[in-house]
Amino acid sequence: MFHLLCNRVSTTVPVRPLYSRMNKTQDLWRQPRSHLYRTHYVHTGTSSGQPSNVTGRIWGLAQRYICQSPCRTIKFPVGGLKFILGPLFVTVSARLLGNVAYCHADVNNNILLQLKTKETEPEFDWHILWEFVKPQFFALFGAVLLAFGAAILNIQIPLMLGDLVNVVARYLREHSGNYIKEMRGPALKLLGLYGLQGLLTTGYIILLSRVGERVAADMRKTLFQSLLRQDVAFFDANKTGMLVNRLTGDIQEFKSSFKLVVSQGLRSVTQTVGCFVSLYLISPKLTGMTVVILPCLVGAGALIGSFLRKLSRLAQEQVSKATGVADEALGNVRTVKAFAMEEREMQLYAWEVDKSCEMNESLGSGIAVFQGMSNVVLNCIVLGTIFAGGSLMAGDEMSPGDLMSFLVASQTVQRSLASISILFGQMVRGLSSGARVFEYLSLEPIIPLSGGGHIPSKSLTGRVDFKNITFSYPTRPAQTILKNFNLTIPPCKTVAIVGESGGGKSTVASLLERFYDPSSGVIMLDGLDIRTLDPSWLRGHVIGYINQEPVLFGSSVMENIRFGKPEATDAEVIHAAKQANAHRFITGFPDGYNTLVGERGVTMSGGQKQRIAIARALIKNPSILILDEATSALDSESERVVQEALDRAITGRTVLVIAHRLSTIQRAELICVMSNGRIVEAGTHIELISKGGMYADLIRRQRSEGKK
Ligand SMILES: Nc1ncnc2c1ncn2[C@@H]1O[C@H](COP(=O)(O)OP(=O)(O)OP(=O)(O)O)[C@@H](O)[C@H]1O
Repeated sequence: MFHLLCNRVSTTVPVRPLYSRMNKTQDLWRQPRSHLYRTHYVHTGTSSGQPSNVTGRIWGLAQRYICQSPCRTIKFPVGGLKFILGPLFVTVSARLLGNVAYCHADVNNNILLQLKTKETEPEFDWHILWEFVKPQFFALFGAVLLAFGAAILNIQIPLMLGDLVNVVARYLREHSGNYIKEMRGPALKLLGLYGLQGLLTTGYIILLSRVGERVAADMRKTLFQSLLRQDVAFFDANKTGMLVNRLTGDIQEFKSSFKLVVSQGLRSVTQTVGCFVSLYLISPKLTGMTVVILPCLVGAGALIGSFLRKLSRLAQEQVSKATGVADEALGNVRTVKAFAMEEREMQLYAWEVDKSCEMNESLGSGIAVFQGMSNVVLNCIVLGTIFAGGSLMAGDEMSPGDLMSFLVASQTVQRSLASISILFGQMVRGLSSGARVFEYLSLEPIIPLSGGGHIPSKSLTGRVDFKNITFSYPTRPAQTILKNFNLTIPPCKTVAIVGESGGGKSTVASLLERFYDPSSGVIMLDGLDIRTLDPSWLRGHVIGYINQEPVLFGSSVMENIRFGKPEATDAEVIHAAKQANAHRFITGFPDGYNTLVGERGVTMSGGQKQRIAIARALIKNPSILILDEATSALDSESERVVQEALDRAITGRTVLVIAHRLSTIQRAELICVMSNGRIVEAGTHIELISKGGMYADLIRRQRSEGKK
């Protein structure tokens, strides 16, 4: 019954897979259940033009609560019983399931419920780990065998030490025979054992570190690929710092845990079991005593250990907070200096560092007390063993060699048990780091990077049609940015969009680039729905995009221009630079095209950066050019040179100009004025001026601002 309802709901509540399961060919990324949590979001129906079906919504919501995926906002239109009962039902069910619903009203007094689901930790998927480990299987298997061998030899050592002590004890007792001769055999055997154990240990550590490094390197590469494949909406919702931390910190943590757990875990478990057997064989009575005391000690150690680990995690978090402050201040050093905020940033950093220092000091003291106490306790156990063992020796139930073997073996057991409790904590940390990494490996973008879509065989004329576009950003589904937006850009014509700030002009450009897909409506390119075209081809070959603040990569001018077409020859780069009015200033640098532009292009002026960006866009010879406020950040001289380059660049192309400075678009074939996500006026400059509407008003305002 519920299943049927859910099916019905899926037709009334538009649910779009945000990060859906990867297809069969990539079945290595079998998704853990936790991904269901982030799998869907709901568009607010009425605002995206969908029919409002409150019953459907409530059931959809219940369904989503049951699989715990986050719904953002749900709207209950004003009036009727549903208006009262709907929010009540949702709020109560949200509470019962441990989630939260915030209730508020919009301008029309509709009730809007914002829902937040419980934060859930991603689950660890062993299948994904196996896919990374598989290529290293033989190395890992070899490492496991060697570690196992080393652990077994370690069990032998206490027994052989006992044999040696027995020889000494007998010699001291009887004073007969040849001491050297009698000692030589067991001593050489023990030496051989030490040597072999050393070899096995070296072997497994080398193999394991190779496996760990290769697995981590593969994970880094795959995660980076997966992140770069994501669409822009993903980056709107996730902070770059956090993503970089998954690439670095989480993978590092996972690698260390992996190596430690495989090597020491195996060794500790084998040694604990083996040594316990040896202890029992040497003296069941003494073993009985140990069995009673050891678990209590290990339990206490584990408790204190978990407290210390918590302290250590807090200290680590504090260190990353301090690093975050430094990172932000150094990354935005010009803004810090411009506002003379160096002192404040220094104090902020010092405060965070002092806090981390205090935490690390407490941690250090905790570890010191723990280690001091464990030493005392362990020595007391040795004392107790000698005390009890001595009485057994007096009763001829044990030889001195047996006591020696017992002491060494029980120390090995203590060490192994202690390391198992530490390893357990490490394993938990490693698994949660791994799960955080795997979470992003399994994501599939809504808009794929390439593939699937087709590449037209004939060249495009460049006609663009926006038909009935309604759009909300995925991170803010409740706010509709474009409402039934319609616009046609004929081939090789220039269309400009102007209007109030925040009116949705840049959003139109982002949709044409297919950074996002509209909630409803369609964008056509030469009569083809752009969703059917290959996005990579669309962005790489058809559309050139130049915006207000172009970002350059920290390499040479030549490489930056070639970024638009990696296979371009030097001659093509120079030709593009000439078209962009950039050749003169580039050749004026001592290193010419090999001049390094600095991080994000800091060593270039605004106008120079803009012209390099124009050359970068022109080198791919796009049929469509988007100029998003391309000259608004420049002074009038730079603007003149850049505008000259742009005038040359737009000839023979379809151009969409988004402009603040209205002086730059007066020659456009069509000027559209946008307000509140809609085109409210359209025409040529002359037509719009004579109409005396919003455009004429904007022109008047800009002129009077210019005079001031
Ligand atoms: N990535 C985003 N996620 C969520 N909302 C966004 C995003 N980008 C823009 N917006 C919102 O969309 C609305 C339209 O923004 P847009 O950048 O298209 O306006 P604009 O007309 O180009 O403004 P301006 O002239 O100031 O550049 C704004 O309210 C803005 O806050």
